[in-house]
Amino acid sequence: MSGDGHPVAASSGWNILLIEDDPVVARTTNILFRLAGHRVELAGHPDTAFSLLARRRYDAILLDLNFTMGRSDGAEGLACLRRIMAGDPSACVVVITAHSGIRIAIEAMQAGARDFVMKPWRREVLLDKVAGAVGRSVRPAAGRPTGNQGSSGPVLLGTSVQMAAIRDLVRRVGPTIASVCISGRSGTGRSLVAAAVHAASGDADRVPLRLDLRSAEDWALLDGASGTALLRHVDRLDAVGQGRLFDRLPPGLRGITIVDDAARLLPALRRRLCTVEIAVPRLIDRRGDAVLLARHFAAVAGESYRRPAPALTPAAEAMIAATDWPDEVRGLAMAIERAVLLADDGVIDAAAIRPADGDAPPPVPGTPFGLGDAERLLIAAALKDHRHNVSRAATALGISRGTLYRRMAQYGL
Ligand SMILES: Nc1ncnc2c1ncn2[C@@H]1O[C@H](COP(=O)(O)OP(=O)(O)OP(=O)(O)O)[C@@H](O)[C@H]1O
Repeated sequence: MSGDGHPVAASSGWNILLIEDDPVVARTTNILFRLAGHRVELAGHPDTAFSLLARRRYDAILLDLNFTMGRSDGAEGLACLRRIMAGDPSACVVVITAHSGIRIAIEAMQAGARDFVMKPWRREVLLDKVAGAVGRSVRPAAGRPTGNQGSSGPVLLGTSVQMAAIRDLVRRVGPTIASVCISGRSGTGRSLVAAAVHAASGDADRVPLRLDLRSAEDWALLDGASGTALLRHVDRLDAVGQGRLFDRLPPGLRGITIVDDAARLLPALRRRLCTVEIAVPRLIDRRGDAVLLARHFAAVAGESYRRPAPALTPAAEAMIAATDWPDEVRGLAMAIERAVLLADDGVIDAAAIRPADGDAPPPVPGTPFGLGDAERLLIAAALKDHRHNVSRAATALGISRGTLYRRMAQYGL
């Protein structure tokens, strides 16, 4: 027994994710579960929670329903809950309600929460509820299409409307047998979306056939294939090759196809492979996602290299948001990983992650956020970071003091 009279869990304990913005509630809950032999990781905001959920699985998720000061309608928590359940129908979520009341708790149960607990709680009530929820079998949330109900797929991070629309499409078409074509530039996350579609399907337990249509050996695997095939580089085939592929695709095979441009497919092949097309936008066109992904990649790299993840300075975040990343999300991930390795003062500044000039793609015509805006933002953030010490801001930006003064005059800073 633990000091507080509760049975101590088996030495393995549970891995619990606590999504709670109130530091006092977080601390007491953490202590309560640790004393009972469990491990608790804290996320003070849903964005941090999804970064953690992208990295590991939890036996239970304790979710507060309000994150913004003064809000008590539970809408933020319910949105977070729906996103967790859409990504992993087997997730064991217990919601914490305070002012939100019973109506919101019932809504949370309908959205897939296994139980709810009202603040202020008694310690034994909270422990019992979580124990009961962990022990209960998975029950699909109301209105969920049938598909894979048992395991989680990869987490598609991003709060942009475009990423929310992609997650919604994955949730809708993943569990069906429709062929899905995922288009976009290399590095935008197409393979991750493809994996999420497959993970949401009834075929998720089987490893899909992976075919690179540039390889002659891979063509042979098409004969008699069944289940799901992940097809790559179909749009690099010429018209003859595409015609051959159309003829060789077994009728029952579900295709999840990754292309740079679906318009390059012959109409008949496009009808066969693109019942639904999911277009993954460029990172520069998804405002807000880049910074969130950068924080996630910093946490991932921190874990890989066993060091605390350095924080990104405001100037670094402004630069990340305004940069047209060579190689898209992959390019950003690599830049952050490098910066984590080289950071020695616990922070990542703009200078540490700027793509080398040779790597930077040409400006995108019609970018709603012009390069001038980006530069102004970057300079303003660097000045703020360095308390208007021009020499230090110039060093951080990698330009001379003279250049910085000229730019400050130009932008009225
Ligand atoms: N929304 C996202 N959330 C989390 N990680 C992401 C996201 N998008 C991309 N990534 C990560 O970025 C990297 C590149 O993504 P991915 O491999 O899916 O790109 P791709 O478009 O398939 O590129 P390629 O076709 O060149 O392989 C991967 O490590 C992936 O996990």
